[in-house]
Amino acid sequence: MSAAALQNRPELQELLESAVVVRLPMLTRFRGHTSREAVLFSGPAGWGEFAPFPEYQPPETQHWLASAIEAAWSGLGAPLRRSLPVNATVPAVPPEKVSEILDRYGDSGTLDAVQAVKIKVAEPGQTLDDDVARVREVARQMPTAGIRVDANGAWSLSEAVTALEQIGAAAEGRLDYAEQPVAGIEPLAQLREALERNGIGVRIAADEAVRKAEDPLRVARLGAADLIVVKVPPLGGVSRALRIVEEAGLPAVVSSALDTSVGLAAGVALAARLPELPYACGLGTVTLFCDDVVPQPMLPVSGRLRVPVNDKGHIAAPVPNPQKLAALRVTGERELWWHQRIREAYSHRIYP
Ligand SMILES: O=C(O)CCC(=O)C1=CC=C[C@@H](O)[C@@H]1C(=O)O
Ligand SMILES: [Mg+2]
Repeated sequence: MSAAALQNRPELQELLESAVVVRLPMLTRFRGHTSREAVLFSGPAGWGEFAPFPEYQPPETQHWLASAIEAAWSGLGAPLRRSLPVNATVPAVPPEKVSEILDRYGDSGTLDAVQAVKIKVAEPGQTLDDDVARVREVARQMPTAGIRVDANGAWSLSEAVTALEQIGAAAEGRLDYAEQPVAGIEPLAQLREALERNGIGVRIAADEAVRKAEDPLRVARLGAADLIVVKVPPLGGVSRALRIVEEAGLPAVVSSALDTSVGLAAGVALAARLPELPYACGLGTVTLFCDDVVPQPMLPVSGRLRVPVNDKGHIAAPVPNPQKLAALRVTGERELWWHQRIREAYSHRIYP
């Protein structure tokens, strides 16, 4: 190991040498993706993952790299809790596909234990009626769960007001919050005011307005949201995400970045270390994949995920299985493309 790695800072060459690029096929199209590529690193503290979405550029990707380096070269810290409540995540599927998605979170005996369901809405090419029908079907199949919707900023202000009124009714009074209904930070604040003026009592959560903003605390300072969604890789690692939640002073929902079980461990670590965890986490996303790099994927059971710890009691990503890595590995052009992304993110690095 080099001197730099001993100070938790791998050299670029060391990173590239440990990098394994994998591609995981997805069971259901999600966020426009049918598969997900990720780079796995193994370092002195364990395994880490670098998987910014393909369209992301530096400097954004450098946060993802810092997160991977933290996991593999510094470690994920000690947990305050050993298991976490997680929500079911329902992609923008037609109502007749909802039960197939929910089945991955439990059977008739255990599905009741799932506290919340997050439903994707405002998918390009779909209508508000499609969203309302999906929400109504989830509410019917999950009669006690809290409901959240995520529009990924796709609605205009007036569309959001109309949509949230209708979706709120379809959710039978169980709509816990709407995640990033409109794009940006100021528009979130304007929407909160418009909802209040119209007597629509829906809480607003900021996701992209936190993870893609130059200043992740601006949402909180402007009072633009009731709560924040926090994802470890885009926020530069567990330690930085912990500080952001503390400084924001808003309730936080920890979610995944659509990771393999290795990458998911970083989100699990944040949720396991936060002093308060008021909402079920969006960390049940391994269910969206057909395969994983570890022999026992981090899948929720009865609405909960176990926090993986090593023999020192520290949170540690599960160790990939060599056969799985070999089967899922991508080489050639895709590998070179990822190596170039790593180089670019590394040279933009702003962390010590
Ligand atoms: O929060 C969840 O239930 C699952 C995670 C999830 O929805 C997302 C993960 C990664 C990228 C996103 O488009 C999406 C989100 O916007 O929250
Ligand atoms: Mg979101």
